[in-house]
Amino acid sequence: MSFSEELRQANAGHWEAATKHRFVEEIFAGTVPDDVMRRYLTQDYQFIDRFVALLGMAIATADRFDSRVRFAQFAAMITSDENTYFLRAFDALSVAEAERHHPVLSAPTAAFLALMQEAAATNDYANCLAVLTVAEGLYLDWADRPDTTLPPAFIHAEWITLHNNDGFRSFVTWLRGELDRIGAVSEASRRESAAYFFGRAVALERDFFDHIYA
Ligand SMILES: Cc1ncc(C[n+]2csc(CCO)c2C)c(N)n1
Repeated sequence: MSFSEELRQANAGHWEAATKHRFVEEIFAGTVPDDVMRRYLTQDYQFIDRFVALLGMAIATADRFDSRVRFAQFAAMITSDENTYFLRAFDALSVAEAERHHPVLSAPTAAFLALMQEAAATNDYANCLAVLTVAEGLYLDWADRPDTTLPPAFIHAEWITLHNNDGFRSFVTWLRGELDRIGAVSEASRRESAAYFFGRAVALERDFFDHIYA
């Protein structure tokens, strides 16, 4: 079994609780209450800074140029002005300026930011890859439901299509392969460390979905 698949299966309980979460069912049905959507998006918007920093560490610690380029292209894509989803969603949900930029961080958000920082601070590509593979791969897994029709409101529909389009799918496929490749050339202790970061990230993804309903 590949390393990425081994890690996913080792965390199957939290992984499936997240990918089949009430939020996921409701977003496909277009029935996520506005309050829940507001909490979700304001907290999620706080991820981008640490996430890009983690991508930067992946660029710096990768063992080859092709991998750096792949991450650099992804970083350019997510930091460009093209994706205005959050801003349009905040407008549609009447989220005030302060709440867009300086919300009180919830415990799962703070824990996720800390985990990204901790993975980056190890200076180890395998740990960076593990957290990135969860943050991207788990999102592809919940969003990828080929035979489903999209809900009518853009705040729901676009959050799905951001995470199941062909570009995103091919990036996740590459990420998983990259984690497999690094796993295969790493010693057991390095694989264990990556597995630890992977497991914490999966548990936090589940907590994040849970807490927006609490
Ligand atoms: C809690 C949480 N986990 C993962 C993602 C997915 N994700 C995080 S950064 C990024 C790249 C830019 O879209 C993607 C897809 C999310 N949004 N929220």
